[in-house]
Amino acid sequence: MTTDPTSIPAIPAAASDVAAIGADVGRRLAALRLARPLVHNITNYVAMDLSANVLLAIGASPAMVHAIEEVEEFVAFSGALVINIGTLSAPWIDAMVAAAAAARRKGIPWVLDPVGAGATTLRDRAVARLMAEKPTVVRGNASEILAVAGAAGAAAKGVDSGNSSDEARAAAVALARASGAVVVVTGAVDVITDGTRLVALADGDPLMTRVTATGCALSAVVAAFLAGPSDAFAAAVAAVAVYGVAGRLAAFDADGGPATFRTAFVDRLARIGAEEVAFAVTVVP
Ligand SMILES: Nc1ncnc2c1ncn2[C@@H]1O[C@H](COP(=O)(O)OP(=O)(O)OP(=O)(O)O)[C@@H](O)[C@H]1O
Ligand SMILES: Cc1ncsc1CCO
Ligand SMILES: [Mg+2]
Repeated sequence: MTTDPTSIPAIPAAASDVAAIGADVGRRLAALRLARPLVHNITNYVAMDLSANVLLAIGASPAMVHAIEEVEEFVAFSGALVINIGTLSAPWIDAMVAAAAAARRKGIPWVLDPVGAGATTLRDRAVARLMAEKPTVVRGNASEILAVAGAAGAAAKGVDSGNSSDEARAAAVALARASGAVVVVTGAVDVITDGTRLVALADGDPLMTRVTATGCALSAVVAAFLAGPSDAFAAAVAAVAVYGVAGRLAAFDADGGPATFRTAFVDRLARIGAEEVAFAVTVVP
């Protein structure tokens, strides 16, 4: 599956404009903190702690709920759902599909994080079943997005990416067009596309790759920004902008080590304001 990214119509000037993104982020961040949306997480054992703490820091209300006997009931009163296939097993896949189907039926936005897509048949089959339930957003690293898009060249090392987001840009656009989902590819540059519009942001810090589950926690933050009526593309841009700027600022607070960075990052997410995001967000062509 290949699509020339240069064939995407130019995004509206306003959407690529730093000031416009900053203003939009401010509005969305304030609304999120006011609404404190319940975010239903079906996520992996590694990511549960960081995802829950990151959601609390940004102002959402996290719940980690994965038993098949309760996911349909739970998602029905949640603001958004995130499904992350990081530590997969057969009973979990059935619960994930049931939750995704319920979210779809009820019009509740949901995010798919296809951790390790392409690595094993179990993962690829799970991704196919989940994609059939129409995620609102798919967020993955470059190797994962290449794999989900069925594109050549994915070079993952387990759950870590072996590709840059530039290599996955065309696949992300093609995946968005084919699936109807907004696609977010993370890396040194984060790319957000709905197949028509595309924004690339270059915030974050390389230390984020030395703390496990920072990508998983971003998927949860995207879900928090999707809660309530919203343009999924703009909500995803706002989530990625806030997260990336918090990461960049946290690197100044930390002493260079991943463990202090993790703490500083959660603190930055709790304190971050619209002005900082508008001032610091880095939009790239
Ligand atoms: N080289 C880099 N420089 C700056 N920020 C980065 C870099 N690589 C990744 N990031 C940031 O780290 C976060 C996680 O992205 P990443 O692509 O590592 O996700 P992931 O591989 O799914 O992570 P995980 O599976 O551990 O949750 C994103 O916010 C992204 O912007
Ligand atoms: C390390 C790891 N293994 C399965 S999921 C996960 C968290 C990062 O994706
Ligand atoms: Mg990941």
